[in-house]
Amino acid sequence: MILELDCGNSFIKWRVLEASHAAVFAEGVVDSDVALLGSLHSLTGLSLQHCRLVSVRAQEETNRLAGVLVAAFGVSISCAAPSREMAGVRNGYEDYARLGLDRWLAMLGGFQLASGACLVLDFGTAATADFITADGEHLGGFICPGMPLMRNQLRTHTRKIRYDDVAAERALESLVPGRTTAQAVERGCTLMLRGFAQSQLELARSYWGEDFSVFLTGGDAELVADALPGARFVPDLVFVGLAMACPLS
Ligand SMILES: Nc1ncnc2c1ncn2[C@@H]1O[C@H](COP(=O)(O)OP(=O)(O)O)[C@@H](O)[C@H]1O
Ligand SMILES: CC(C)(COP(=O)(O)O)[C@@H](O)C(=O)NCCC(=O)O
Ligand SMILES: [K+]
Repeated sequence: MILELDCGNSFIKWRVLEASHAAVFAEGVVDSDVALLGSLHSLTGLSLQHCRLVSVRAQEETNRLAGVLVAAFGVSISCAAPSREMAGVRNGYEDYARLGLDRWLAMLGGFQLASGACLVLDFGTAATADFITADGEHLGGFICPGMPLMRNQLRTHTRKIRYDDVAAERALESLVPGRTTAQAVERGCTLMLRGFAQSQLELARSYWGEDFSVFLTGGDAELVADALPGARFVPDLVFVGLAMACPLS
């Protein structure tokens, strides 16, 4: 079996594939290395040989996790690394190694699924947009705070914005103007994300007319999905690219 990990700034997304036919054996989202080990140890019938991972965390943090996995499961580990060009996509950054690896892998996955021009939108801790032309040229992208960061900035830098997770969840039943603090903030930030997404869509149209695909991924993708009809919601887009960047030979 193959363990796949996408270590974002807030959460580790993990899944285990059956080596033979790539079916998903188990999957989850955890907030720490310890919780990841807990989830894996609780699986019956787990038999890991390999691990492929992508991380946007500090090198030491990623190395520590890799070490723990080797010690616990004896897996061989393959880490996604920056690249100037892969699978027909050319990294558009001035310094290709500075492009977030989760963005790069989502781009590889999107370009392969689209086989044409695409806009890749990822709504995690940060919200990101990347533009890839039909011949695989990455035009660059945009980064702005995602839902967790916007919400936390308001909580941290104001005296009176305080509400709990239950209120936050209930607030998103609709997007009409809020009548409580939770509604006003949650809906306001959601509209910021939707505005971000829609302006990327307009830019993509100005480049490519209607001839492009839009991919939506990340833990908060659902907040913007119905503002982008026609976009393909691919929750495991980073994993699609991860398998391309870290093939098991
Ligand atoms: N099942 C889930 N587990 C954890 N976070 C989730 C889940 N579904 C939605 N989210 C939301 O997704 C966001 C994190 O997205 P994610 O793509 O995991 O970020 P990152 O890659 O930066 O760690 C958070 O706002 C979180 O509340
Ligand atoms: C932009 C990001 C913070 C997004 O991270 P995430 O929200 O997925 O945790 C990450 O891709 C990153 O650290 N990128 C490096 C900077 C860059 O891409 O320019
Ligand atoms: K991510």
